[in-house]
Amino acid sequence: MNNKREDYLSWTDYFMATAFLAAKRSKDPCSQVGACIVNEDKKIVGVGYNGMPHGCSDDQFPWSKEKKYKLGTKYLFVCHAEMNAILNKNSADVKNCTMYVGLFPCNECAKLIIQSGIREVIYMSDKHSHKTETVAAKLMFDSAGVKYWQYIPQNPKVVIDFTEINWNNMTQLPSSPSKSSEEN
Ligand SMILES: O=c1[nH]c(=O)n([C@H]2C[C@H](O)[C@@H](COP(=O)(O)O)O2)cc1CO
Ligand SMILES: [Zn+2]
Repeated sequence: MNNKREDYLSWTDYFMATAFLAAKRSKDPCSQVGACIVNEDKKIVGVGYNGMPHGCSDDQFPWSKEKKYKLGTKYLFVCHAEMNAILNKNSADVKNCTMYVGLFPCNECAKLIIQSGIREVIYMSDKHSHKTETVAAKLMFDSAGVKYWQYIPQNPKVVIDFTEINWNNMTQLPSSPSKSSEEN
């Protein structure tokens, strides 16, 4: 047991998994989105998920998508994950930070991202790429010089098993050649 573990999470997996873990808190029955903001020292400075504003009950405000009666839908009320992550920041600001997010940001979140000084957006899904909001978001990111790229994980699953802490690691096999120093 002299060698370090080799199957540890990469930084990118770690930050994206943090965004996805936050999304598990969402009460939205259809779309659970999480966002994680990371500074230049690779420190997490903000995490958020989509939900109703403070003081607006999850049980009273609507989660419907039915657009015929606008006031009866979630769209007028729900705070997006990106907005919450920015507002939840535990640092003075989020200038030059990177945002990891489950879904490509909408135009409203793109404005918040740009104005808050975030320089890079790493997203998992671009399933709304055809929507006007997404096209507008990309136009603004391109103009403002915010970089964005889709993350394609090597392993699609990160499993958290609470019982793992009680396992006996002494039976682990010797590890394979080490990773690049960048991954330390
Ligand atoms: O960037 C986003 N971030 C975010 O948190 N959301 C949330 C708001 C809503 O709760 C939900 C979108 O609802 P739906 O996909 O079911 O129409 O996802 C939606 C977007 C839109 O891309
Ligand atoms: Zn948004």
